[in-house]
Amino acid sequence: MMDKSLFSLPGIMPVMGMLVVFALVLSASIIGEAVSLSAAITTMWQGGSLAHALPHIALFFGCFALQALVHHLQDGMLDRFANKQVECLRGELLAGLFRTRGQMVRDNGTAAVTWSVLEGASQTENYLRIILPKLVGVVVIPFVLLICSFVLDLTSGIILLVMYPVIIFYMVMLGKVAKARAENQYAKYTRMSNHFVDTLRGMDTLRAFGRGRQNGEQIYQTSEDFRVATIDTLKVATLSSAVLDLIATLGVAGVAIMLAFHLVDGSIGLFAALAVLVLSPEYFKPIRQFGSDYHASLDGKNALAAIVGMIDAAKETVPAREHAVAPWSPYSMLELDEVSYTYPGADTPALKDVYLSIEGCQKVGVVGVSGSGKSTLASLLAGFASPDGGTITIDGATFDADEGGLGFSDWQNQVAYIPQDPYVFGVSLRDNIRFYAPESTDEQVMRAVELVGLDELLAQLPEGLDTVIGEGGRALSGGQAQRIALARVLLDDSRRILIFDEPTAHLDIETELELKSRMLPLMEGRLVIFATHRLHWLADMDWIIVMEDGDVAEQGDYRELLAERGALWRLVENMNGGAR
Ligand SMILES: Nc1ncnc2c1ncn2[C@@H]1O[C@H](COP(=O)(O)OP(=O)(O)OP(=O)(O)O)[C@@H](O)[C@H]1O
Repeated sequence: MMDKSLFSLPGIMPVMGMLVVFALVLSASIIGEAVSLSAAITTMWQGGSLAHALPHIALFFGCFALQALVHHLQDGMLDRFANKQVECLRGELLAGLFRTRGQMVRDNGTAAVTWSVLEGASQTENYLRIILPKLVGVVVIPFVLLICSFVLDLTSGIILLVMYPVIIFYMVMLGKVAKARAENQYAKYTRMSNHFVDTLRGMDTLRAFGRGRQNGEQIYQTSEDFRVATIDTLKVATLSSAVLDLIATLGVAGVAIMLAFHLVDGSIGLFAALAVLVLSPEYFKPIRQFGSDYHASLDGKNALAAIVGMIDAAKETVPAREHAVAPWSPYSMLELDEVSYTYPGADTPALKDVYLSIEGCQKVGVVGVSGSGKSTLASLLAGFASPDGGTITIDGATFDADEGGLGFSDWQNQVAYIPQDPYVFGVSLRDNIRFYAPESTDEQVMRAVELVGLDELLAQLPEGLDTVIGEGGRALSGGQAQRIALARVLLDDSRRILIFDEPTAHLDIETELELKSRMLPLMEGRLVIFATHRLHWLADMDWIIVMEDGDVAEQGDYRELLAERGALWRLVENMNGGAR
């Protein structure tokens, strides 16, 4: 029932301290209300005038106003605290997302991470706001009211004392069941949302292969599972509230009956009896509220646990250390020694014992059959993934698995990564091109547009550089997206390392050759890693790496390798001599 992750939140202890003070003031005002109301009624019952009862009535309204004031101050404090916590959690989650270079998404699913950042964080905010005052109130208020009841009437005090553990026992029992149901509901929700996002992504493929209907049935099934899990959770929540209400009502009824007996035999006065009677429901109120709010905010509790779990996992997987490497120059040296990498959950390594040594500014072509490890090598060199074993050395500085490989900003700020499908943001053409260099002027953007051959597209756009492209805007072809990626590289001259991962895989040969003539000049004076299936690029490369089954089968000059009739020659032969 008690959420331990709450106590790991920064700044929680002063807030809890203030909540204890608020709860004590609330307890005092509840007692004030009960005593003043009983005194007013007793005064008038004993024949006193309204004027005699007026001070008591005034005290009653004073206590009432004090409670409203305490609630107002408490809500303000909790709003600020919850808001700040959630902003921090969001920030840490996003920082972890970027630091883990997508590992968080691979481990938890796109939808789960997106949900946590947006909806989950809001639910957590709500949870903190609701549950913290209840957590304190459930301990402090009944305790103070119980002491007061004992002072007023011993028997009533004993009844109230005995009923409390009974309620707690049922709450813990039902809470355990509710927690299991809510966790199951959250797991079903995560599954449903991840499945839905995957379906949206693969919609074209599913339709092309006629699997749309079958997938629709799967979506129905996952939604149905979520519905059943939600109903299960609600059943327990309703049952729990009913049980709590029943026990609390029995407790108040027991007190009322005993008070009636004592009033009849004269062992208690009207004032004390009335005061205890007013206090009894107030005694059970915090635990009843805690019970109902606990169920209402269980989704927030799960969201907090999920967010904290993701943040902790990100901290564990990524060392915080940053490294300094000099900007890449003609004298720089990159070496990989026995580098290996296995994807999470995979049985066999995608890279094993890779050895490489690359010096200065040269064009390195990486070839191999599908699945040989080209993309994995490219993403390791871009710093998106960290090796599991071996060492990467840049100019004598070593970056091994414990240090997160090349995932540090000094390196990544030098790298431009151009994948098969460069991401086109749903913003203007200008901002898309200025991705690496947001300060660029319109003249610089226009020069890049001409150099990469985007002028034809620009002429068709109604609002020129201001036209929104990509998602939500004008859709682009694969070739146009590649040109935007190249224009980005052109604008940021400081990125001296270009990593291409099969950039022309989706293009027709005419577009590819046209782009090739624009890409080759860009590659001069830079370190270029060019992973490709298209062998006609190799003659333009200075160094060739041939990957086979996650390992470097051979490396060297293109023509020399062909003459040796080794791995490259076999690859070319298998591809019907396409490169020759
Ligand atoms: N996300 C992943 N999870 C698990 N295994 C993966 C993942 N991505 C790639 N692999 C596996 O790692 C190995 C190397 O894959 P990689 O994509 O690096 O090869 P590739 O040579 O680039 O292939 P292609 O030319 O088809 O893109 C393959 O066996 C592949 O199945």
